[in-house]
Amino acid sequence: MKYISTRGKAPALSFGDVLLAGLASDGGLYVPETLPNYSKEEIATWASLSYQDLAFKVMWPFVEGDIPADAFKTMINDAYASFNHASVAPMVQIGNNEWILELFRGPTLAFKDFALQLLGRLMDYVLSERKEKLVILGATSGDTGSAAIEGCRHSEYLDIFILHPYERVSEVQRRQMTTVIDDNVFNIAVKGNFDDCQGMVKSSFADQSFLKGAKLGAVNSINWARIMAQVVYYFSSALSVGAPHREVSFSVPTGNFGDIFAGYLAKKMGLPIDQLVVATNQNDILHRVISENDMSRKSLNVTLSPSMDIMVSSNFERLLFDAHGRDGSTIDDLMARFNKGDVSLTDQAWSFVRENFDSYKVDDTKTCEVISDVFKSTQYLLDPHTAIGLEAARQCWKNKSVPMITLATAHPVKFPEAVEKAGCQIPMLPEHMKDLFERKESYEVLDNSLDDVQAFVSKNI
Ligand SMILES: Cc1ncc(COP(=O)(O)O)c(C=O)c1O
Ligand SMILES: N[C@@H](CCOP(=O)(O)O)C(=O)O
Repeated sequence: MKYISTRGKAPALSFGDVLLAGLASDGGLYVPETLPNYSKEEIATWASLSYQDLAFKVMWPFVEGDIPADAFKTMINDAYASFNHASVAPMVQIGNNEWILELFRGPTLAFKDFALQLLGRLMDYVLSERKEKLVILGATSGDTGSAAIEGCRHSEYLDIFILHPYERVSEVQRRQMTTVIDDNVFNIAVKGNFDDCQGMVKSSFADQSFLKGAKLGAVNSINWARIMAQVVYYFSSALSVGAPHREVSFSVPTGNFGDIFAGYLAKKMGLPIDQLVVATNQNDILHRVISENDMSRKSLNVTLSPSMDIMVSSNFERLLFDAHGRDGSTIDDLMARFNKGDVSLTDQAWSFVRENFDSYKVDDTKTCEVISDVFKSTQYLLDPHTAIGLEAARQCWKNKSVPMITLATAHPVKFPEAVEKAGCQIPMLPEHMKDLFERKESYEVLDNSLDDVQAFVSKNI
């Protein structure tokens, strides 16, 4: 499998190189040159597989040639061994044909663990083969940070620096990152927002001179391996409700567009998906572009669903690449214009996006209402991101005979403010985190300055 950049100017790379490169050298994102495509008959044979065996089936074509099969199987088994449910990604039915896909059963209680538990192992494998080390620079609006730290902290090949927006993540999220006191883990609170943090990461890929010869890697979903691992649970959940013999729909709380892009890939690989619903909070650029062809940036709101407080949605570029006939120079030009100001899509590209996605925006008041109503009627406690997904599912669902699966992207214990505002009781922290509020924290607060951040990294590698 070869991978090409969405901007068409970087060299095509193998899986191992893409894994370590993170962002392409032309500023684009890597995507597979071609996708495997499976018949319904073949997908049907996967219904009885364990999550781990299914993960191998789905991901193998993407890594074949770079990672030996046995080593890959071991990595998959180890990655999901710490999840606290036997089926890894369990489904809960909360209404007629209405399902919640619980993606928060991993060590840091968010869907990020699916990819980041594997990514750390994949990086370790490739780096040990090549006898290389990597400096990881990541940006988080709350969940990627702790999942990445958890996935990389034991590595002898990785130093990891995570930027989070100062005072804009929940206290549980912050402590999950800042209480990991390991020699190779560095947390930086940037006095800015998530887009500022993500912008610094991307700029650092463009000019790596501050690293004095060390190599930079990515743990955000700009890294193709993140997306690859997230494709698996679309298959597992769909198979559990009768696919491929029937269609299924998904609603996905969306920020950086990585998770739902994985759903779009599952569809292209042959999974019969009727609807893919993009659910946003007040930071609604994706809803605006899908519903009105308005891709203008607005100032970022602080919401009760902080992990989705994102305006510059990295993975949308991967979709735009397909929407523009995979023409890298068009994307290069489009992204340059987007970085300078507002853009809208051509009619053809916009139609492509609308054929593949529905969208809905949910504000904080409605988010709390949904948490409260669902708890009263089912005793099931949603986290605010999942509540947004569920409300969008209900608003956009076209054919009620098609099962609608809402991705539960985080555990509610991470967002006590929203749970409390919804009038529900805050759940207990799980056993492995029960002393989180007593643990010692360590992090650096820096101004919203690329120079300051790069100087800190350079001093500590
Ligand atoms: C809890 C939660 N829900 C949803 C999202 C949005 O996912 P994505 O950025 O892949 O669209 C995030 C962050 O990425 C998250 O942490
Ligand atoms: N919501 C994310 C933001 C980063 O997104 P990623 O999927 O690109 O890593 C977070 O919680 O950090």
